[in-house]
Amino acid sequence: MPPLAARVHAPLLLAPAARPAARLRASSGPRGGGGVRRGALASEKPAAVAVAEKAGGDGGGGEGPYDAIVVGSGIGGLVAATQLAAKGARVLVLEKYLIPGGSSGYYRRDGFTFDVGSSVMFGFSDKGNLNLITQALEAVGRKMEVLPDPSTVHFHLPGDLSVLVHRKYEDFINELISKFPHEKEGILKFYGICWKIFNSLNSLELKSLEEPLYLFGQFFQKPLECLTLAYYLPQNAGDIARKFIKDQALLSFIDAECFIVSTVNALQTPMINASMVLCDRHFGGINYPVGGVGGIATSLADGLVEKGSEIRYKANVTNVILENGKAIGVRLSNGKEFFAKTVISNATRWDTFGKLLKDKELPEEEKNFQKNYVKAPSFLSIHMGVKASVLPAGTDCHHFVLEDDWNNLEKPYGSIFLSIPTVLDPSLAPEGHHILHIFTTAGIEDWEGLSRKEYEEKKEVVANGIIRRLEKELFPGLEDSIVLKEVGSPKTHRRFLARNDGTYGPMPRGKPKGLLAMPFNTTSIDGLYCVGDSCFPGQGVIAVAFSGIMCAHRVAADIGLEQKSPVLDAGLLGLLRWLRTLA
Ligand SMILES: NC(=O)c1ccc[n+]([C@@H]2O[C@H](COP(=O)([O-])OP(=O)(O)OC[C@H]3O[C@@H](n4cnc5c(N)ncnc54)[C@H](O)[C@@H]3O)[C@@H](O)[C@H]2O)c1
Ligand SMILES: CC(C)=CCC/C(C)=C/C=C\C(C)=C\C=C\C(C)=C\C=C\C=C(C)\C=C\C=C(C)\C=C\C=C(/C)CCC=C(C)C
Repeated sequence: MPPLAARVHAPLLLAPAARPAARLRASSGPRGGGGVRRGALASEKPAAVAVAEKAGGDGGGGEGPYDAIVVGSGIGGLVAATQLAAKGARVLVLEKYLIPGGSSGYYRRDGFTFDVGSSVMFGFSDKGNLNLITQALEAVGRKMEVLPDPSTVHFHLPGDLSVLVHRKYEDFINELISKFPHEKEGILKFYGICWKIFNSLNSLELKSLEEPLYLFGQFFQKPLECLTLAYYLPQNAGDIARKFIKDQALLSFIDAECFIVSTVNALQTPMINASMVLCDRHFGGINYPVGGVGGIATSLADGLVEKGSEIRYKANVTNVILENGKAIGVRLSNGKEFFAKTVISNATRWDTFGKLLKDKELPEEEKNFQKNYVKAPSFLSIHMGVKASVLPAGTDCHHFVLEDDWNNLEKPYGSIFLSIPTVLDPSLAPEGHHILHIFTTAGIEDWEGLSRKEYEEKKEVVANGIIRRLEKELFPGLEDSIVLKEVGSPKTHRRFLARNDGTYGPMPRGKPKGLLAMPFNTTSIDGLYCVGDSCFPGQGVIAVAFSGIMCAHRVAADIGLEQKSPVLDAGLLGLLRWLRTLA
């Protein structure tokens, strides 16, 4: 392999417009290694790609009726679609972009395969009930090879506090206790409660919490576990930590643990979500899919098509069509209409109600959601190819860096998240090179109103500042080792991920009552459902996979593919709606 010329790219992040045909001919995953159907020939053309080629994007004329139309092919949308297809439904997924995955997509440059979003994969193990990514793939006959990560993240924190979250719980907890020996009891109690919640979650068969026959069945079979979850549902991790822990630096460490889960501190992070992440990393472990995260979405899309459903790319949905107040279909930007019994939106709730239903007054339920949640900031993302020699032997895959001041944790550009997926899967980069994916929170308002030149200059200045911080903290010589660099701003993410203001996800406006205010999948519009990270339980790939599973179950019951009881439905949905108003 000839050496790569050192150069800095223009704002190409996520922008494959110059090479759409190559994109559509992509193999069954970023490297063709991921998403191979059991027993499939490696040379077979992935079915989802074939449909995309046939469809050629938006066409003309109305089509349908489908059982469900899914707007968007993020992991939330794809899991909802594949679960429904596996239950026998005829589903159409309409995706604005050229490939599936949204924030969990991928792109290639000069021999590097980059994950668009996070590379930290929960829910990808072969055990328990919470391996939702594994289960979602299995539902459509797919299995991906994964590489176990020996750790989740290496924290580099103020006061020279360094904590490595080992895969083995005992190793992690002993390391943490060694840093805070005077808080041994508090540490064991806090993480012990996390395990109590995790074990309760892991004992349930996870389906729609909006479906009473299932929910009451679970309460009957596992009453203690369900009551445990109901008890912690309105609570936050920071309050529970404060019951047992006094040391301010340790509480700040728990803030950092929660920030990774929710982009907010522990006092604002629902205890159920914190427990899920703080324990699954040890129970199932963090596992990286061979060939890159993008293989999950392409595998799901292929599985969907093989089940007889469809996915169309370059299909920009601009309207949800209502008839007598019921969602009956969607309209694309080219005027083409599609009809279905149900419509599922994987766009954020802000986009769904603010854009796809812009002519309709915002329903009370959504006003309540927007009262409780704001759009989290977007992020600045730097994808780099570097010479392998810059990384010391044994470098961990994921790092979280906050150098001097805990007050900067939640500030824009304050904390730096770094993934080096090539530590686990060297096939993602040309020989002798590594990938560094760096991101940090950033608001869109910082990037508006600039001329093209000012915008490009600002990206360089901000990105170089972040790189210098990493050079100082972790990797001397980093700047000189760069062979490829692409910087994405909040505007890039707004444009290519179709997320309102490029938001990372919903963030509680104040101190939430745990997950109580989080809306599930049904909406106040008959026939319209939401899925993705602005639904229960929120941000995170495994979280949106759960939202997809829940959504598919509720929709399947509503279109007659699963059992339902209209009387119990009315009661439970009314109760949940009322509970949300208490938050
Ligand atoms: N850097 C990161 O790690 C990062 C960044 C952002 C989000 N995330 C995570 O990604 C996950 C989000 O998953 P998700 O399933 O909610 O959604 P998503 O944002 O990943 O995917 C939504 C998809 O819907 C498509 N879409 C939106 N509006 C559309 C329209 N009008 N017509 C057609 N298609 C449309 C988008 O193009 C996108 O592919 C969460 O886990 C979130 O926390 C991670
Ligand atoms: C229905 C009622 C009222 C009562 C019934 C009681 C009952 C039975 C309740 C059941 C509840 C259940 C089943 C809840 C399930 C919850 C689950 C599955 C939650 C899962 C949460 C997962 C999360 C939050 C995952 C987050 C992962 C992330 C964000 C991963 C990594 C991200 C990064 C590393 C990027 C970080 C980026 C920056 C910039 C810091």
